[in-house]
Amino acid sequence: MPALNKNLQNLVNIAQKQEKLGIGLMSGTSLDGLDIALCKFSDSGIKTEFELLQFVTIPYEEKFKYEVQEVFAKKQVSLEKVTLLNAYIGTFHGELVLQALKQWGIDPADVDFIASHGQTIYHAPKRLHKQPGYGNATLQIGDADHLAVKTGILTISDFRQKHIAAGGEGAPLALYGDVILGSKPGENRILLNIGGIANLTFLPADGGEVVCTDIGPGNTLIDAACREYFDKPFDENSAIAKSGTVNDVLLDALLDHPFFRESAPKTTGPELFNLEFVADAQQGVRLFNINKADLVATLSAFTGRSISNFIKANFNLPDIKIFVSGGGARNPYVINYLEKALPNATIANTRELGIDPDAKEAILFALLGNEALCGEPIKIGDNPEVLMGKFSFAL
Ligand SMILES: Nc1ncnc2c1ncn2[C@@H]1O[C@H](COP(=O)(O)OP(=O)(O)OP(=O)(O)O)[C@@H](O)[C@H]1O
Ligand SMILES: CC(=O)N[C@H]1[C@@H]2OC[C@@H](O2)[C@@H](O)[C@@H]1O[C@H](C)C(=O)O
Repeated sequence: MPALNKNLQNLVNIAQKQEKLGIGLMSGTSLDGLDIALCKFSDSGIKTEFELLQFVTIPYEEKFKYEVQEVFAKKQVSLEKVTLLNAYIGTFHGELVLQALKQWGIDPADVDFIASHGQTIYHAPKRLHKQPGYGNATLQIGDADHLAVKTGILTISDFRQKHIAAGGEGAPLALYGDVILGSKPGENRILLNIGGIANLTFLPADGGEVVCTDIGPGNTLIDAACREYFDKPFDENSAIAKSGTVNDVLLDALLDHPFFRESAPKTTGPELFNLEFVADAQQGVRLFNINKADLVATLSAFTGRSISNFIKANFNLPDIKIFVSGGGARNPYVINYLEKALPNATIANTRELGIDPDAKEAILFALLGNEALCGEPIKIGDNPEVLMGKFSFAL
């Protein structure tokens, strides 16, 4: 029998290790920075044991954000720019990983794998693009060969394509991590992530049907309005929202979009929820001028209301526990809104489950990387039963 080449032999050796050291990378729709989670795993699937050893978000510089925004969630962009960024982001993320490892005093040679989400630049489920003959599609850039060569570490990437190939919309992949890390028999739980887009996983007490879906905007509209009208990246501690008043007419118009009437699971992105969407809603109710602080208050209430409406309509249980993660967990306006609108629910953050709320999505990708190496496809309702991710070698 011919010997396996060095890369494949190395892959087999890593997959068979009892304990693996993996790095999860997430760069989300908020474009605030790269989340880097160093995790230790043993076993896989529902038996996974994991420990978060280190976590850091390395903020992006304005110039880089601006470059990504040029090609982000837009129907028409420069293909040259996309091509350049695809290679650039791969190498850049590799440099940020090396920087984090240096800071933590860890030798890259001791890390078994990197699991990289990449940067989503366009999410196009069929429900959104509606083009005959085309199915669900999504695009994440930041090529993993560049990451692997830069760091010398086996890199697993592009997780969303297999999900689509197997019938999904490419998101939310949180499902797999939430079931593995968040289920507790006897407890009705919701793991709610408020990132650029808000999504949740409902984990029923009786082991019944798990639901995982995007809900609507998380921080994306609030951030966009802060950038556009206040020259700020986000509404720190809800200072602007708290100084404004919610415009109920606009709020109702925003909530009137058909996306909110579609049944779950469903996915979305800033391709739909952007300032043009807000302007269209304003037009619809002939509200041509709105005080900008009132706008931020209304958009914050929109996030709170769309989440609470969804939870009330689908899981109106007396004893539900909601564990929040993502940057939105630090937005007091949105969290207070949820507390008032969902008086029957207990609202905490995922720290109570031993999961750092800022690190949750990076941990998810590390976990999916571990599954790609040594897991088995997991059956969760009608969701795609697949192992996701592609392998990139350093040599
Ligand atoms: N102190 C704070 N006050 C208000 N909002 C905050 C605060 N800290 C963070 N945020 C919000 O959280 C956002 C970052 O969230 P997060 O890092 O979860 O986004 P992401 O990873 O890009 O999201 P996604 O899940 O869509 O990929 C910021 O842009 C901001 O809107
Ligand atoms: C296409 C894409 O990048 N989607 C993200 C985005 O950010 C939140 C929400 O929209 C979610 O569907 C998804 O990310 C998380 C990590 C997920 O797949 O679970």
